Amino acid sequence: MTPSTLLVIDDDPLILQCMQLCLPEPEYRVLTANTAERGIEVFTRQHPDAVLCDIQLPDRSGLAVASQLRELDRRTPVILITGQGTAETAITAMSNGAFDYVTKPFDPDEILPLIDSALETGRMAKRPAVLPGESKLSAHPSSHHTGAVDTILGQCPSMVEVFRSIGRVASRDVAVLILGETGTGKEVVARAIYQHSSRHDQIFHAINCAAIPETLLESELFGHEKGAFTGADQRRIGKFEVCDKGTLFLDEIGDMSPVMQTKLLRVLQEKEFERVGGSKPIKTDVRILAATHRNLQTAIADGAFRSDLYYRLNEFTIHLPALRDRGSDLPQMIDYFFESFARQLGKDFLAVAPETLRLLLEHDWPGNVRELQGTIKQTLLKASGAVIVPAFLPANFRSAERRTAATPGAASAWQDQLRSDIESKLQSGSMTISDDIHNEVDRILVTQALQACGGNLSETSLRLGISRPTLRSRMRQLGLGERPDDK
Ligand SMILES: Nc1ncnc2c1ncn2[C@@H]1O[C@H](COP(=O)(O)OP(=O)(O)OP(=O)(O)O)[C@@H](O)[C@H]1O
Repeated sequence: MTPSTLLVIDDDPLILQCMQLCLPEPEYRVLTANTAERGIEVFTRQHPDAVLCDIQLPDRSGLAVASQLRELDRRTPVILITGQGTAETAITAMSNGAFDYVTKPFDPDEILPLIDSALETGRMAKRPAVLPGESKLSAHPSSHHTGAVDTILGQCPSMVEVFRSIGRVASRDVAVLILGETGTGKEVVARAIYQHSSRHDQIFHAINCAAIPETLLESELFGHEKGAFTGADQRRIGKFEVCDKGTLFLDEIGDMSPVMQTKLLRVLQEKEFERVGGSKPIKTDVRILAATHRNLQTAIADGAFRSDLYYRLNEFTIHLPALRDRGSDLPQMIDYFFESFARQLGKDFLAVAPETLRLLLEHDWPGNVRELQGTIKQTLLKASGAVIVPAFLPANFRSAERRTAATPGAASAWQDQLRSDIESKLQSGSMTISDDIHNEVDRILVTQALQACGGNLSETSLRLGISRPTLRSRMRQLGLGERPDDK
């Protein structure tokens, strides 16, 4: 696994130490510098995924450092650390492209999600998404310096069409709508479009519209003025302002509320917007890439998605096929992922036994390529020989009984219990039933998976098929504290 690399530029040894403790190896790598000059030197040499920089450094202001880093590489997110009196300056820095700021003294637990999000943004912007037949180096000369790349595999006719579409649309400055089931590669395709576009050296940010409550999403995208609502004690610069001249990837756009859809349509049409609570129109030049696993035609018919927004986004649409519909791509991907993950994990791998291959080929892959990758990693971690026999596969591949129990109609005690819980909540007049039920299920799911993985977050997120930042934020929402030995 390639670690996420954070450069911390601060002359306070406590902050440097704290970050090293909070972001442990092997998942993270923390580079430190106690002066501006040293920070810039480390940045140029090591190309971190993101930077955390104090606004007051001994030899130069952090703002000057942020702007020099921007000149060197606009794609690397920079978070500024400010004192109480300097927040205003940091806010101005955000309108010049800084990723965000935090005010000292801060609680490490509060800034870790922000750091994770900056690292993820840097990774998405810089880690090459390579198309078949493309030379990794010539296509991405200045991309990432860790050598890590995501090769997008596929030879079946529908994937060849996807690659053609990427080639056709990348250099045209139009919005692109990427459709496909969960795990089919929408994010990696969005990255390929950005990296092959004329905006490849400008900012790339991604927002998951389904993961953020509506009011926060509005601020996140459009920003807000001080005093716009209770708790808005500082002005906030939104992504449409930060990403000026860059690219914004709006993931899960099908989950956006009607109010937000209206606001988004206006930015797309008029290329301007106002901050929440503000009246001054702000011009912006952002290329939108949007994705969803939902069927937008159905959502339009149900009145849940605006048809005018759909037609505006639909200037160019890319449909990613489900993995089960990719024919001979599946056996090739199985081979490719076994070989490449075995190398990464340092495991012996010679061949997949025919019976194992049959079970893998017969599987329906509802989680698509992400599920395939997770399955192969789990299998390799369990494997004790170089030939992959069915016994190494995850339990759901081996247990026919389990599949029978899961078939619709085979009612079990827990389903009856769930129905009666829902019934009593409906009768109680509760208005938060969906959240309550999902939270109950997630609490059991996350706790049990954490226990099974000895509290290791990376392994837990892999087993659950969700990203580590998503797991961390879900744990926080559920009030499941992280342990000091989180890895
Ligand atoms: N054609 C492909 N070849 C190789 N790897 C792929 C391919 N498509 C997707 N992947 C990999 O599968 C994983 C999931 O892809 P990605 O996150 O892009 O899916 P997604 O459609 O955005 O998922 P979601 O709907 O859950 O957000 C990533 O690790 C990605 O690199």
